[in-house]
Amino acid sequence: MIIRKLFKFENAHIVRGCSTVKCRSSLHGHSYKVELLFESNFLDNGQMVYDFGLMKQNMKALVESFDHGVTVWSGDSWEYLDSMKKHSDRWVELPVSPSCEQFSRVIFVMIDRLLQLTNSVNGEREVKLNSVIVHETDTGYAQAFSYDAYSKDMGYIELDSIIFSDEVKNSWPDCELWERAKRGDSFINPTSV
Ligand SMILES: Nc1nc2c(c(=O)[nH]1)N=C([C@H](O)[C@H](O)COP(=O)(O)OP(=O)(O)OP(=O)(O)O)CN2
Repeated sequence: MIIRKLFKFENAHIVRGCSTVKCRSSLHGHSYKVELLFESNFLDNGQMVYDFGLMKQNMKALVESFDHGVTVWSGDSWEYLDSMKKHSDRWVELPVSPSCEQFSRVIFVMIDRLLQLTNSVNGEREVKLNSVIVHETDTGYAQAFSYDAYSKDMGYIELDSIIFSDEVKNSWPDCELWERAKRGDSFINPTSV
């Protein structure tokens, strides 16, 4: 069975090198919708694959890192990177350009990492991240599966190369969240949310 949970954020970007002129040459924003799809052949003590409420803890915090901020590609010019970081408190730097394809891959890698490190306490079994869908507009979206997220051909995404500004980190329930995930610390789901 597959379940999906929708999150939303507002974010600004430029996507260098794409065919659409306004997209590659002007800073612009989108109201993103992100769907996290989880799958399992089993149900937990609440007869659910994975309680939606549990997704609104660390997973939601990580996805909402992008809210009201700018996402930059580390391969962009230093002048652009510098000015974005100077004029926006909330920014995320990625090792890949922020197309909706790459957003879906990056979010897959982040959420998959959290899921792998999270100990469930309510009978959840063999829950896997099936895919991540990122809607950039009402009419265009990308869906990343595991083989896309970890594809070297699409640009390998090192955890260390996803960098959040201090303002973003301070908006998490635990400002060390991503450091802990990168280190491989365990997370324990709360018994009640
Ligand atoms: N495959 C992709 N194509 C485009 C992406 C992308 O991430 N992946 N991104 C863009 C731009 O960011 C652009 O702002 C969105 O383009 P588009 O879908 O054409 O947006 P519109 O609002 O103009 O679309 P409508 O057709 O009016 O709904 C470009 N391409």
